[in-house]
Amino acid sequence: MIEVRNISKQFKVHQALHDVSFTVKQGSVTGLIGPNGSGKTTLIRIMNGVLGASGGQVTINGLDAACEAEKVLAMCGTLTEQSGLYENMSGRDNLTFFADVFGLKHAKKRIDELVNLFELQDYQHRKVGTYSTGMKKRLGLARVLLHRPSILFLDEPTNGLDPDGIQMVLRIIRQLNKEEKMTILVSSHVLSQLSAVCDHYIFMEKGRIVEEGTEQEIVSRYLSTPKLEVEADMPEGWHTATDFTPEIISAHQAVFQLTSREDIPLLLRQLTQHGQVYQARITGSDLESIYFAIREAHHHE
Ligand SMILES: Nc1ncnc2c1ncn2[C@@H]1O[C@H](COP(=O)(O)OP(=O)(O)OP(=O)(O)O)[C@@H](O)[C@H]1O
Repeated sequence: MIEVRNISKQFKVHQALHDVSFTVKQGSVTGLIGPNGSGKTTLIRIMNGVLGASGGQVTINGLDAACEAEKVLAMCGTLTEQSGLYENMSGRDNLTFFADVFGLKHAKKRIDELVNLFELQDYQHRKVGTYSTGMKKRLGLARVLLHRPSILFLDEPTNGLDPDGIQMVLRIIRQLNKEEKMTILVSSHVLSQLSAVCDHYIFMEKGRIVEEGTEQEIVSRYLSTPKLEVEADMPEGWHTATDFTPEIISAHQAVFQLTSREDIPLLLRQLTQHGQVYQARITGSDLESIYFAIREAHHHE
């Protein structure tokens, strides 16, 4: 479990974090979302004990991240934009080197496991300098997993990856969480990817937390006036079928601007009484739309 209490961070004249508090539950996958410069990386660096805060406290599984940095680092794996890999060594030699640094027992077996997991078998003996961005990212992830951390911090883990690479990283995040019960905090700008792996979200803006919760909690907070896109066969026409005014797109497609979530079941009942409904989709309820709603709501703070 990660507990962040009233963390602030001042870089000379610039205050990067203001009174940030939240809890990440054991075994959860939490998405850290925010625009460039909102403080995500600074927060991750403070949480894993590599950067001191100006005020407040972080505890990782009950240990103070600032006072017991070494023990905290041993429990955590952190993937940042800078992979920390040696370019003129092979991928495998990098893993062997870091396994030595961690004093890892049975290093060969663990390295083989990770090389297989990240499908690096064919490249493991090539110099990292010749790797593509995706291969470096996979090797970087393998490196931070060497010591089997129980908490994983991933800063933009899919940046620069092609669709196959993105799918692989997302699959591995899910796998580590499910099979190894790893607690994972992942920052990303690509919200659709986060929604495929996260069960909880923290939205940051200018060094502050502006929203937090599960996707459903956040969506219900911001989606007060949903829009329903319906594909249906309405033999007597759209206008007479319901008490709501549709914006008709085509004979089989219409959009209803509703005034509350409670209108949704009512509208669907009326539609199904008058015709065949093939598809109904609430628009604007995806994470991407909610992100902009949150940013708009906190724009002037
Ligand atoms: N070492 C530093 N010295 C001075 N200012 C810093 C330092 N590190 C970060 N900052 C500033 O703190 C603020 C937050 O930066 P941070 O990198 O944490 O944001 P971020 O949300 O991770 O951004 P991005 O999405 O671009 O990675 C920015 O204004 C940045 O310029």
